[in-house]
Amino acid sequence: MEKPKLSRVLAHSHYAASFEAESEEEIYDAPKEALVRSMLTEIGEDPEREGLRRTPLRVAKAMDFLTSGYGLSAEEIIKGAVFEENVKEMVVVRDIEFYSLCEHHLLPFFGHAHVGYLPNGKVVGLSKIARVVDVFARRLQVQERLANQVADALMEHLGAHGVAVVMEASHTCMMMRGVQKQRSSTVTSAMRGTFEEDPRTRAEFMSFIRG
Ligand SMILES: Nc1nc2c(ncn2[C@@H]2O[C@H](COP(=O)(O)OP(=O)(O)OP(=O)(O)O)[C@@H](O)[C@H]2O)c(=O)[nH]1
Ligand SMILES: [Zn+2]
Repeated sequence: MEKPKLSRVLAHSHYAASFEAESEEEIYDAPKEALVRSMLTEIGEDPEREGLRRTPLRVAKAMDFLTSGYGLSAEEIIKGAVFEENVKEMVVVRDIEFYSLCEHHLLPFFGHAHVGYLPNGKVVGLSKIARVVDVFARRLQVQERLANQVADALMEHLGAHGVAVVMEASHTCMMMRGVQKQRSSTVTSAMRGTFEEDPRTRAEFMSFIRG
């Protein structure tokens, strides 16, 4: 069948790609899409109405992205970017935004992570710290475990004297439903090595993330 004129004109544009996808019966992941279609039916919707026809495909893609951390390894991310540097002072990356899914309701919780470490002759590329947060955030989580996993991965693969992680988040399962508290936020922390053992090191980290 001849393609619509518009898609020929815009053959190489992003718009053309989405235009063509819209016009075809694209299957991305049949079992996941079938589950989403069933859910739409179960909540009383019509999965065949125009606005919902591509929703199963979109949800399947979104879920794959939101859980893509299962397919990633913090070790690989860190190990490829560690370099020797004679730095003795604390390194802190603060306000790393993250989005995760609570494992109880599959609803988002989101906020900021603050990560610090005390180098032991080696430092890591700063972006990798944010990537490690995403590796664990893009899984089904509870906030406490998320902080622990980030801290443990950095401690293990960076060989640091210590690692500190503080996460502040809002849980939509407590906002949109359930107890419906809009303004509460949850703070969790994970301290390893010197941050756990030495109150002054921990206090220095806390003063950095407050600043
Ligand atoms: N510790 C922890 N709890 C979480 C997290 N995300 C969600 N929860 C809680 O998990 C619990 C699940 O219990 P349920 O009683 O099944 O859920 P709920 O309907 O939200 O709870 P109520 O509103 O108290 O009735 C709730 O207390 C949630 O607030 C998290 O990251 N960490
Ligand atoms: Zn929840």
